[in-house]
Amino acid sequence: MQVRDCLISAPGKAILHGEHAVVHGKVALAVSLNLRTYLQLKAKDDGKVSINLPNIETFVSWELSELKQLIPCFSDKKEEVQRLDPELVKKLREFMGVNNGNLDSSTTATLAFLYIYLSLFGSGEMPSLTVSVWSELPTGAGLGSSAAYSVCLAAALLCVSGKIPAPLKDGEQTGRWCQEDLELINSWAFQGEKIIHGNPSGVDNAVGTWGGMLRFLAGKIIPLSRVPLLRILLTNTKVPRSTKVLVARVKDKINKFPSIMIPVLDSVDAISCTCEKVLTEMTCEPITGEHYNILEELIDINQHHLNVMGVGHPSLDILCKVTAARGLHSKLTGAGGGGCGITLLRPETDLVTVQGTVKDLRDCGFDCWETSIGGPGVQQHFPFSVKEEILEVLNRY
Ligand SMILES: Nc1ncnc2c1ncn2[C@@H]1O[C@H](COP(=O)(O)OP(=O)(O)OP(=O)(O)O)[C@@H](O)[C@H]1O
Ligand SMILES: C[C@@](O)(CCO)CC(=O)[O-]
Ligand SMILES: [Mg+2]
Repeated sequence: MQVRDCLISAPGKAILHGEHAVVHGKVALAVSLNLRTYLQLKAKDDGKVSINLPNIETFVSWELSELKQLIPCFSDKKEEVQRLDPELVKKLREFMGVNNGNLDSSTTATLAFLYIYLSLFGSGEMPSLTVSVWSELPTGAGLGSSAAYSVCLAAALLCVSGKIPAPLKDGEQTGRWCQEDLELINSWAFQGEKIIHGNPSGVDNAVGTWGGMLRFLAGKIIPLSRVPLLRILLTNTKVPRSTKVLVARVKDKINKFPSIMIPVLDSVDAISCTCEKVLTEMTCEPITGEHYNILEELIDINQHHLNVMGVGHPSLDILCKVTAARGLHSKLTGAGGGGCGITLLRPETDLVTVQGTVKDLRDCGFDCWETSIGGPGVQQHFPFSVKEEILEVLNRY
């Protein structure tokens, strides 16, 4: 098999409204960030398959002959995207010598790689290659690092398998795939997310694939083409958490108190819809202070709902309190339980206020920065169009 090297990236995301509720069929509004995950795939002729994941200190190499033992499990899969096969995941766990309860970063990231690699190549020729991944996103902090990783894996391995073309044209810096190819990337990335998350809604991999701002409801993705420019402060409380654990916690709560929790999910759905309506109005009529007042109130209400769902954290309470002292409104983003929060900045929020808030939050031990949103979805890069420090990390392996 002729393997061509490729360099691919996908963005992280922030959820404006609808995290957790989206897992239960409610609307979410999400937007891509200007922080990306980069994956370099290199052809090899040493009969090995290797992954280098320096963000999570994971470096693994297998002989092709070892991986071939797994072929009988994968060869009847016909390389189709389908429901994640729990039997195959179990076989992979046995192969890796890990037990079912093991949720560590390294195990889940390795499983996601092996599942996609073996599903795509298990019934034909298995290529020798090395995949190296480096991300600008904090890992496991609510900004969609797992989805950006899964989207990059899916795009790179689909390219090698020949199921989608390499879109980069001579002389271009970046290349994007057509809609049909993006859909295929998204569905394989969703399998990766299932391995990492357990029960993902698919919103994170959709943002990683298409970029921009989108409305997500029960697997249906509607890109919002006209959105106002929003200024957002991102804060990473640095409290580690696992999306898988938090999603399971919310599910348990819904099962235990359905009549209490279902109205909360419905209310979050209404918040997402109201937010979308306000954002649309802001693009077709003059933006007023009232638009921002409503966006701020929606943030406050949703943050309370997320606390009710049991995914708050004292560090997120501190974030809300510190920003409220400066007249700003915040909520957690992503799975919660620590991780990241977003703070809406108004157009008139001046530099002194922003700098003061950032300092207050850094004094709490948090990372904090103003971010730009709406970056492009998954893309292939001409190597020298990528920042030197990223190439330097990827080229170490
Ligand atoms: N750069 C990376 N390299 C390898 N694996 C990664 C990388 N980034 C994320 N992962 C995998 O994703 C896991 C983190 O996923 P998790 O869903 O818990 O957090 P997140 O995606 O950052 O947050 P959220 O889902 O709330 O947006 C890691 O434990 C690891 O398995
Ligand atoms: C918590 C959650 O709603 C968002 C995680 O970014 C999980 C999901 O939608 O898969
Ligand atoms: Mg995730």
